[in-house]
Amino acid sequence: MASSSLPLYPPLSVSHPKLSLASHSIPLSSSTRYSSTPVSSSFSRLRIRKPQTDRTISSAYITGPASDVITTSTDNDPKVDDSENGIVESPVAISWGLIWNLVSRHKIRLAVSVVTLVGCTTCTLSMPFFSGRFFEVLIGTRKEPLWTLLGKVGILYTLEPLLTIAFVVNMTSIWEKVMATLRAQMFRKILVQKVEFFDRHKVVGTICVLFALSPQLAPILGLLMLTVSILVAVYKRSTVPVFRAYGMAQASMSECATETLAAIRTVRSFGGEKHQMSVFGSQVRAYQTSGTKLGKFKSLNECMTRVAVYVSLMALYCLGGSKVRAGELSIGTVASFIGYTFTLTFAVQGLVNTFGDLRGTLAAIQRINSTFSGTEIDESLAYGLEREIQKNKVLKKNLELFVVNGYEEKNQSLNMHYMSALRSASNIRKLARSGDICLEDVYFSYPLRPDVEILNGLYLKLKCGSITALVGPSGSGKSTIVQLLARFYEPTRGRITVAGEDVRSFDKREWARAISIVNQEPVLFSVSVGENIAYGLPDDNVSKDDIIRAAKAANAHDFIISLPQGYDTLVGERGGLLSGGQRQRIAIARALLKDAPILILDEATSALDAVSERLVQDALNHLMKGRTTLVIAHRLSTVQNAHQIALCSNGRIEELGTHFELLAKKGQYALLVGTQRLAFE
Ligand SMILES: Nc1ncnc2c1ncn2[C@@H]1O[C@H](COP(=O)(O)OP(=O)(O)OP(=O)(O)O)[C@@H](O)[C@H]1O
Repeated sequence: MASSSLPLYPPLSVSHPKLSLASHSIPLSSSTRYSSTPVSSSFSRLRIRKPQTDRTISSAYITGPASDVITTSTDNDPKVDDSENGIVESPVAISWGLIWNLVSRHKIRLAVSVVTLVGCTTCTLSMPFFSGRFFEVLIGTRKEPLWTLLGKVGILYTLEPLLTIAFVVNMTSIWEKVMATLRAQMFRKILVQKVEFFDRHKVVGTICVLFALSPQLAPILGLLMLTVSILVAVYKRSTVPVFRAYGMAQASMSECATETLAAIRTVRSFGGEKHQMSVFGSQVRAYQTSGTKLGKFKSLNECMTRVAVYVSLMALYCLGGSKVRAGELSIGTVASFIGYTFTLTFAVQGLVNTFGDLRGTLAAIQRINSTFSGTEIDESLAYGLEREIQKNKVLKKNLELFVVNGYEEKNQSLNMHYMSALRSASNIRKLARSGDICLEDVYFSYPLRPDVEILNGLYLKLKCGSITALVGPSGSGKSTIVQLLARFYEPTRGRITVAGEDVRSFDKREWARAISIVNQEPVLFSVSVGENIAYGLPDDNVSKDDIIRAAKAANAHDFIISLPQGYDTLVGERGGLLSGGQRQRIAIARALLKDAPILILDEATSALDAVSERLVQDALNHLMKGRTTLVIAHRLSTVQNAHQIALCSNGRIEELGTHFELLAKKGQYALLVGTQRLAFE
């Protein structure tokens, strides 16, 4: 097929712009406003999965065999997924159906591409024919007006590159659009994975692989439809494993570099440069080895092509020469054949390169699909996101990429299940403001270590509007309780309730709005101070006045206005241009703006010096007012005034009471206080 001549399909060495992770900033836009879900809800009897406990829970987010459980649904929720057992296989991340769906949206461009491809092929095929005749006219063996012939040859030589440009531009444009949507889809897919996915994978590498998907596939799309059966055969027996190994090596290398740079201070403080260099060196070597192997495969391809060309040229010279001498063929015909041989060379070369690109792309898709295979999306979260996106009839341009209308993926039908099964979200905050939070008989082990039970039938009641301090030895499970309250993980058994309602019956995104967490090391995004505070309400238009009010309440306003650009000052990567205390106060301002009824302070002041600690503690006191608060602190002196103190040990709450009650008990708490006092003295 002459259409695949070299100019049409640029060789692998031609570099295409690849999207880097850095080009994707976290959307901090505060301009989108989502209206909240109507409160009205209707009861319906749904077939959903049964909890492992014998307790009846009105939750859709429980794995196990199917059973009838009453749940509520919202009026504007779509239909129930009526699959029998609700177990749906994890769909592949990038399927051919999805790619076809995206490609087929560009019908006009595809049509133009086909026309230009046909035109281009016709030119390529005609060129040697006319060149042969031209040659005959030149040597005087053919009588034809020279200038007419020259004109025809000129037109062909001009048209061919122009049509090639039109074809490549069209196909590249289609492919880039397809890739933009695929990247967006993958990003969304990663965002809604369960937290254990992030425990398991260093995501940066995965994303790099994703963004490195070669756009060089573009020019062959026209051919793809015609040659799909050939491709399958080529794919199966080709060098896909080599490409895959190459991609994996590339991903590991970028992961190693990213990890080292992210932890550069730790590396410096331990003098770990040599060690990191050695680790990186081994990754580079692996990359180099697989690159060399890949090169060998490519060179073998090139070599085979050349051998084929030389053999056919030699055959042509011998056979053609003898035929011309015998008067059976004109010299022009032989010249045309030589022309065709070169055209064919270009074509074969183009095809080889194209197959190379295709193999690389298929391997990349396979890698992505295998990263996601067996992983579970966090359906409750995915549902909330889906509903919010669906609610907005007119999507903002950037969000359009995340919606593939008309393409029904299995996980979307799974979302439908949740759309019906989850409770109306809008009253979560109201419930959380008026009711207690209870952890009831909670058992938990981390998904990656299922045999180690961290929580062991734990009961804890956080009284509405009061402060509960959680103390206990290191590793006893305090942070794990926070992770469960935040719903990063779900209890293996037992339940967490708010005002008596199981939290699993709430949309996770809505739940996230009801809870604020301030950690020891709050993470800021590398945008301005103002935008970081506004992230408390990422989907809303936050006014500057609101931001300033929150900053003032968090004791942050004074230092912010002394920064070079005030609220517009950029805070650097992960807030690195600010001090720990300043970062902490910005995080508190962010939480104040969010105004969630439940507050969790996880060692929030433990990393600060005395002055910062006082400033931050003042801000925290302000933040805690009227909220149901859980404070985790190692230094017991900071939690003495809590309404109740819970001592966590052996995966349970072993002691509960006020500071003085627990001291009088002379149990583990009294022992801990004694130890800390001794250490202090
Ligand atoms: N993502 C995880 N996957 C597997 N195990 C984990 C994970 N996170 C924590 N653990 C384990 O769970 C146990 C409880 O950890 P947790 O962080 O809850 O303790 P903690 O009481 O907060 O400790 P500390 O006071 O030292 O912060 C530990 O043994 C820890 O190794």
